[in-house]
Amino acid sequence: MSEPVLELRNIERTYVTEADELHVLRGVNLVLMPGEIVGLVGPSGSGKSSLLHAAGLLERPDSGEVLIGGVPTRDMPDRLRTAVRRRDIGFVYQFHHLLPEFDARENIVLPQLIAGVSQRRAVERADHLLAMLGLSERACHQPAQLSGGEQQRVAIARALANSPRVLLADEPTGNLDPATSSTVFEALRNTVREQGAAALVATHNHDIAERMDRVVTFADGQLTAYTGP
Ligand SMILES: Nc1ncnc2c1ncn2[C@@H]1O[C@H](COP(=O)(O)OP(=O)(O)OP(=O)(O)O)[C@@H](O)[C@H]1O
Repeated sequence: MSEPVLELRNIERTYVTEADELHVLRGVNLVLMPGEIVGLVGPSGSGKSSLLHAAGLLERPDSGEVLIGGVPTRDMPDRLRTAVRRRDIGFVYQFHHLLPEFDARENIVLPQLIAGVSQRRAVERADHLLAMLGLSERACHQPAQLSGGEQQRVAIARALANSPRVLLADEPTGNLDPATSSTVFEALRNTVREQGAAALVATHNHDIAERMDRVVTFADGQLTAYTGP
């Protein structure tokens, strides 16, 4: 039996503003196994992004524990948490934030150079990911010369560049038409499986959610197994 790549244990998070207190995460539990793609659905404002931020070590929960590859992270010093996040976690957002002055390959090479990979190996890895995502012909195109779906696939390749254990995606197909969403999702799912990573994908798109290995629903600050439409 393999080990979970991501485990959330009883995560609590309250946002305190001048006006009020918002208890968005109320004891969230979740386990992701290698190769799994799990959908995260729930109404707008229910806390999906907050949950992804906690899982991705961008925010520290008030209580509870986030384990990456079995290692507890909540009490790690900031520097170590950042190192774990850079090494083990990849993010894909609805608006992909590719660097406009660099081409597709360079956008995938750069995070690897920052992580200390040699130029030669980084280019090899970028070309491998571009091929897996059907983008070999677009390697030298800048983002403005790519379609929305192509840009999103480059963003997926960039997120996977450093072989993270966990991929966290927030509405990765939110700005795409249905046919392109479908292509991008298939590319994401195949690549995550091939890389042996695990993915948690927040989406409002029920067609996409139905193609996940599993879907969890977020409501009232807690997760429940999805019971279908
Ligand atoms: N830093 C913050 N300070 C105060 N309130 C916040 C903060 N971040 C999020 N919130 C509030 O917490 C709630 C959950 O927000 P979150 O972005 O996690 O929801 P979501 O499910 O991702 O929504 P959507 O589907 O619209 O993206 C919202 O009411 C939001 O306004």
